[in-house]
Amino acid sequence: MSYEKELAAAKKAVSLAARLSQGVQKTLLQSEVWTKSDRTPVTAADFGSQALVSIVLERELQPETFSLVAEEETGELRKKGSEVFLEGITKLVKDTLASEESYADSPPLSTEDVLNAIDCGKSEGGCSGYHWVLDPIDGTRGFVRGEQYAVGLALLVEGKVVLGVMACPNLPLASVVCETDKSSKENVGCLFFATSGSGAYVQPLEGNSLPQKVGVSSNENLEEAKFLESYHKPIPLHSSIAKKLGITASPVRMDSQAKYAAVSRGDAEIYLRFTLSGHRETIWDHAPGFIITTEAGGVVCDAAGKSLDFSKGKYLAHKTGIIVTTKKLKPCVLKAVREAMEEEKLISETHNRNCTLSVYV
Ligand SMILES: Nc1ncnc2c1ncn2[C@@H]1O[C@H](COP(=O)(O)O)[C@@H](OP(=O)(O)O)[C@H]1O
Ligand SMILES: [Mg+2]
Ligand SMILES: [Mg+2]
Ligand SMILES: [Mg+2]
Repeated sequence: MSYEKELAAAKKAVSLAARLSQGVQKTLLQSEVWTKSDRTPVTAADFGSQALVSIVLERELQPETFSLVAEEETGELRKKGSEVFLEGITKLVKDTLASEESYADSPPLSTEDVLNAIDCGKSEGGCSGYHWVLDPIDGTRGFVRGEQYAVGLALLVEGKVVLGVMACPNLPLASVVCETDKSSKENVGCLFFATSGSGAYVQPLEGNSLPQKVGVSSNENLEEAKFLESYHKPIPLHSSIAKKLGITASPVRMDSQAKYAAVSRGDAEIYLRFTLSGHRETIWDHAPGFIITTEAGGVVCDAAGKSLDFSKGKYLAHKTGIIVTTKKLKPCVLKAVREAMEEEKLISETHNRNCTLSVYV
């Protein structure tokens, strides 16, 4: 199946959500950053983007049943005292929809409509049927700092990711790793997309340039390889793995799934994601990046080399870290991962090397 209609709707939804978020990022004040119960940040852009994508997908596809697995919830927004914040989010969604010619005659949008659109994202996903998977702002911490973030949307069919779209409004059109002037705000803004079996593509977020096919790096010389990791806490295991591989460059740290996008177009060969705590990975943090990278010729697997399983609901079922690399480098990266884990006593040497993990704290 080609998923042409779904892809067009997803690109439209994600591009509009990126437009909304760019406006918010320019004027965001620290006082407008809320903290969720898990102590992670959330902003009007996270809620607005989720409402917008939900509304656009419904309008464009008019599905009989619409299932969306998305990050944000309306609990706090429905509480007394949130009225002004909610009005602001509603205005953002309205203004962004109004900026799109094809929605010029749309019916007015109330705060309740916006809340309901966000609530559409309550689906649990699973192994049967169609489920849209959305991270309305991925890398909210980066977004708040004025740095990298992404809007990621994917479609799961019978538990498999078949389509992914990712907007990276601050990602340079050229390599993010070679970018010398990090403060440069010019020539940024990429829209990546992929459907299963048809390859991965990128186009500028603004303008009408045609999409270009992307492919992972063909470099096999690890001394020259670059590796990516999350911005927040340095993970000691990552540096042990990099050392074993003979990587000489320091890791490039950036927020969000833009890391997957960077691997998909060959900016870097490796993205490592081991966590310091028992954090459970959600499917919206990986599904768009997963299909874009695999369609670009890369691999995304756990420390045992197993591909990720998106069919088990909101969370990925894997227990160990996530490794994103090229097919050529996969065997040596996995070997280095196994050795580094054994050394740090994260894996028992007597086990059958099938990655049974002792508690990683
Ligand atoms: N302690 C933790 N360990 C690992 N991932 C975490 C985490 N706390 C939050 N996250 C997830 O990591 C995502 C950001 O990834 P990255 O570090 O690569 O930018 C967050 O997405 P959101 O920003 O959408 O909430 C969140 O889902
Ligand atoms: Mg996220
Ligand atoms: Mg998010
Ligand atoms: Mg979040």
